[in-house]
Amino acid sequence: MRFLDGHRPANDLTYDDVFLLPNRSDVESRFDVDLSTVDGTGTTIPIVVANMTAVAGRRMAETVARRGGLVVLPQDVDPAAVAGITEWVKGRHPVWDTPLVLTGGDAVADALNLVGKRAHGAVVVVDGEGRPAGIVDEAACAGVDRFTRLADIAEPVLVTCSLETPAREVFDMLHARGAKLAVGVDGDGRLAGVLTAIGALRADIYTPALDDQGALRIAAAVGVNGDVAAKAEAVLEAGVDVLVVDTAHGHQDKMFTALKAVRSVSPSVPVVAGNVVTAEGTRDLIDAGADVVKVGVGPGAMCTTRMMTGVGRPQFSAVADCAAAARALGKHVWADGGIRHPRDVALALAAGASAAMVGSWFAGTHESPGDLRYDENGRPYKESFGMASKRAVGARTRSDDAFDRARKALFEEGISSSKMHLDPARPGVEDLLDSIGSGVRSSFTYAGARNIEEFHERAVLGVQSAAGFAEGRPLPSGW
Ligand SMILES: NC(=O)C1=CN([C@@H]2O[C@H](COP(=O)(O)OP(=O)(O)OC[C@H]3O[C@@H](n4cnc5c(N)ncnc54)[C@H](OP(=O)(O)O)[C@@H]3O)[C@@H](O)[C@H]2O)C=CC1
Ligand SMILES: Nc1nc2c(ncn2[C@@H]2O[C@H](COP(=O)(O)O)[C@@H](O)[C@H]2O)c(=O)[nH]1
Ligand SMILES: [K+]
Repeated sequence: MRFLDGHRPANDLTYDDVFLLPNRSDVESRFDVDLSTVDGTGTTIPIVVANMTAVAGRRMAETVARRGGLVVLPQDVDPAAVAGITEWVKGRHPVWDTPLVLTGGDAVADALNLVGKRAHGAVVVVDGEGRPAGIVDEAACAGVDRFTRLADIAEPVLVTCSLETPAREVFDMLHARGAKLAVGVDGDGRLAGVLTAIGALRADIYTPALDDQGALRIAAAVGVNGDVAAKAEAVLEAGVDVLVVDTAHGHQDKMFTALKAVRSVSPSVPVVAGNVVTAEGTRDLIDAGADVVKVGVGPGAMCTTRMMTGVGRPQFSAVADCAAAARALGKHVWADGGIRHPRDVALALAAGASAAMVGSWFAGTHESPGDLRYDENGRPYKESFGMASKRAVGARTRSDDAFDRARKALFEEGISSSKMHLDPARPGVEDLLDSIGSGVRSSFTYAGARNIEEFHERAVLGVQSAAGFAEGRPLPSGW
């Protein structure tokens, strides 16, 4: 990465401050770009989902790993629940989506409760043997009594096939029969998965993030307090592939003790630690055993740290400085927080990150754990909140005594409630991954890069004014 002549900045910069220049390129197609990361976490796209309660749960973990990313379960999830989620995620099919299942005797109200949980937007009705008997989508539920039995409104299944059917064949069958959903069955004809046309297309484009046994990958966070070794041991025992040691101020002694504890449990598991924003912090965490350093203090959408403390650093410069320090030691950084557009991911990679960590943006999707709500204008949204907010701290300290809880509640550095609207054109996390992936692939070909390393080497950046940034925004309703 280098700055355009004369653009070497005197002050620190964030994503909006910088732009990328096109270079002469010999990369002929955006499909010639390889987005896989080389940081040892096994991802095939440079996207990690932040360990936030409002964002990272089991549906998110399954869906994002199927597209090659990684989801970090929050430190607040207790080890028994981490084990349950991990077993469930690893039991999911790497190509076929998990169906929403009801029986013919269930009511439309049951279907409407479930249908928002998955972006494919339909419930499969099964018989007593678990064999598919029909499909009910939101359109089929419109205008009928909520007590209507699903057997009375289910549409016939138009495409049924084995899970081994190549994705492209599934796509062609759906297209030929004008069907929205293919139903995958096992050898006994029992329901085993569903696939939409876009799902089949994605199966062709993406490579799932898989462990050595061919199961989807997952990560989990541990904090720096309590018996870190015991917690780390428990989540590794549960089969978690990557461990994230996470605290607001990662450059502190408690972190070094925690990393020592984690390394005593497993010298080999990929360990991510943070957060820091300095080269010195990066080097110290790597010396203490981190493979990847998580960079970002204050850029997060739910984060009030900079307003409360004045501490932090504009994220582009933080990532660039820490990435240079990590790279000098053969290690990596994740750019954590402040990702709001596909361009931000491209800029984080240009700055030298191996992946970008996304939280709030993905809270507004079908796959985040929260309930789907509607605002006063009828727009769907999910609630999000910060992990250092009163709400999250209250939940995390539930088992402490009242006095300790009250003490900890004093240090609030996040917002407790925000509305993250679902984008009507991109309501599922996979839609957002498509959008990021296409933006970043295109960015790479503008730079003449075939992979993340080449992109970092070739990226030429300039510094822009607020007007320069504003010029780049689309103006859908004129000016
Ligand atoms: N990236 C970011 O900008 C930030 C992220 N977060 C996220 O919020 C979650 C909770 O993190 P965290 O608040 O660290 O809670 P943790 O439960 O991880 O505990 C933090 C520990 O560090 C001690 N500590 C010392 N100085 C600080 C400080 N300035 N801020 C916070 N703790 C400090 C605390 O002691 P004591 O309580 O006695 O002071 C406590 O023992 C994490 O997921 C974290 O990533 C939170 C803030 C900023
Ligand atoms: N200062 C705080 N930072 C927080 C809090 N909750 C999460 N975070 C950080 O934000 C990123 C995600 O950033 P986003 O812009 O994608 O939402 C997350 O990984 C944490 O590092 C908080 O309460 N306070
Ligand atoms: K912020």
